[in-house]
Amino acid sequence: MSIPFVKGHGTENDFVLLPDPDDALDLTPARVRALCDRRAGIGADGVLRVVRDETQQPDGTWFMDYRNADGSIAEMCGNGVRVFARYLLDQGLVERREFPVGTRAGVRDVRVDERGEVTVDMGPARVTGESAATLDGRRFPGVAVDVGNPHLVCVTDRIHDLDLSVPPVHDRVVFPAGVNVEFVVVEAPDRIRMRVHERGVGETRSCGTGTVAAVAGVLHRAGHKTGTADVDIPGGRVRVVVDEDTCTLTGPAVFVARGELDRGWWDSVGG
Ligand SMILES: N[C@@H](CCC[C@H](N)C(=O)O)C(=O)O
Repeated sequence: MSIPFVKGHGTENDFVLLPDPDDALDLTPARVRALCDRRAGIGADGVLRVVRDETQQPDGTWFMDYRNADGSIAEMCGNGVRVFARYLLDQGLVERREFPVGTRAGVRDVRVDERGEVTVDMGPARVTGESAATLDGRRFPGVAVDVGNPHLVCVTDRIHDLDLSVPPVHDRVVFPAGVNVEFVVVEAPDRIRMRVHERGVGETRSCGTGTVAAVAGVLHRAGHKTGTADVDIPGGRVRVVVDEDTCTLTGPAVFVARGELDRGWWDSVGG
């Protein structure tokens, strides 16, 4: 039996998609790590398994089974869900440009426009308190934001010289399951710049949930509950709209390769 894959990215946050409509693939953490390995595998920040989901919606919704590069499971991936949505439309697995996608954080409504840009209704961004991260001996105060997955948004004066090859140290009482840490510079009321260290991955060139958390965190600091901003990340730019009840994320979804995994390799990395 062949195992097809697709490689894609959203603002250079890259993924291996594994179509698995019948939920038949044994995707172990070891196989996720092997797929994401940039030398011995395909290379990616995470894996998106494409599974049919009749449990959440009766009309044939699809479920995004997202895994971090280290094999761990996360609730949500904002860049991943854009790539996932475009894949479903391109493959004819959905008929309309607007449709729901199941995730561990709940069902998310997506819209794919004619140019392939994808807008996702990300649900609410909830500010849950304050905390801090320590990086290279320096303490960065931050705002804790929940976007389905946990984030710590640290506003600072510059980010270009931060060493994110090591994980920032966070408060394990506040974030018992770990946290994604965003370092943010406010460039203008409607434009921020961001770098991120992702839980289960390391520094990535973009994090969709992180961009939503960052805009919500910056607005919170300024005493606002709603607002719109462009977010510049190393991998490009996305647009975030924060409303009282929900947020939207708009950005690109790109495919770079399609192929077939070597069955012998897959069996050997089963773990
Ligand atoms: N890159 C993703 C977030 C992926 C999950 C994250 N690393 C976590 O563990 O919560 C995004 O685009 O949102």
